[in-house]
Amino acid sequence: MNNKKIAIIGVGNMGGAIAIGLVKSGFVPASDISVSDRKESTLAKLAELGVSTFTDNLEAAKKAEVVIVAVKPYHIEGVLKEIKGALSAEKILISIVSGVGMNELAEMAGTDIPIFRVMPNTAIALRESLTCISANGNTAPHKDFVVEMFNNMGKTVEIPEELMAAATVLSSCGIAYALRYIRAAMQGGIEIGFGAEMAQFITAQTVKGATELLLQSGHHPEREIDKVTTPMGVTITGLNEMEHKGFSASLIQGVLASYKKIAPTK
Ligand SMILES: NC(=O)C1=CN([C@@H]2O[C@H](COP(=O)(O)OP(=O)(O)OC[C@H]3O[C@@H](n4cnc5c(N)ncnc54)[C@H](OP(=O)(O)O)[C@@H]3O)[C@@H](O)[C@H]2O)C=CC1
Ligand SMILES: O=C(O)[C@@H]1CCC=N1
Repeated sequence: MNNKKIAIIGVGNMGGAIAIGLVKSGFVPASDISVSDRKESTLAKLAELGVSTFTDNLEAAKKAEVVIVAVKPYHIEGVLKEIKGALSAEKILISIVSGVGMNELAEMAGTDIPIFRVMPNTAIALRESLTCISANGNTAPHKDFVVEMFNNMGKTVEIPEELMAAATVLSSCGIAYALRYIRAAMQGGIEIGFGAEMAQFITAQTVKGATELLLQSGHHPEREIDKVTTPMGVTITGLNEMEHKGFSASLIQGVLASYKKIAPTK
């Protein structure tokens, strides 16, 4: 176990998921984790994990050597103003806030503060996140710690900050895109005979299997698709119909639209 104390400021969907994943991982004891939010009801649920809860962000940040900010982009400036007094060159600031760059964070938090931008997804609660990590110039002594922390909650990749917007789209938004595929496939499954619950189980486990086929072999998806498509068969008939209706094109355009939203100048 590590002996650094960790504070999470803002424990909604993502901050809460990180708190849950962190406790499950055992990377630090729950008693070394502080969470802060303005909603008592949110804090009450997380208190059951054994973490300390705060409505005062500064108090929570003072207790920790690692401060993770997980508020909406339009709240980050106010929060960093509040906790600035608790940050120092010896501590670590981690922002999961999408669309707020390293320079802006340094301007708000202080240029001597070691800052990491980290982009996880909500599967972090199950320790199955894909988390992208980029760091500013002051972080060298802390990088192994931060990478190890997020490796305990899934897989990590280190990326240059320029790719952070793309990482947000592919990994963080990606959870929602994948779930929409599952929902649509389920709806088809119900129309051809399954009850909703069974359709969901069959689809979700099938997607998990498809994912493992790629992760365990490193194969290109088409190589595995070729193994399923009998000439003149059922699969290719369905796949071609999906493509005629714009399946791949709509996904690619959706990814690009999300990217345009987060990186509008590109
Ligand atoms: N959701 C996702 O999948 C991902 C989100 N992100 C990023 O994570 C950040 C958080 O997103 P998400 O978790 O979805 O948002 P949520 O709104 O679910 O969570 C933010 C939490 O912070 C609270 N909060 C707001 N202001 C303060 C404050 N001043 N002090 C303390 N707590 C405060 C909010 O309370 P209240 O509800 O009252 O506003 C809420 O509980 C965003 O910047 C987003 O871009 C990154 C990757 C994935
Ligand atoms: O939708 C959003 O804007 C945020 C960024 C990544 C996931 N949720």
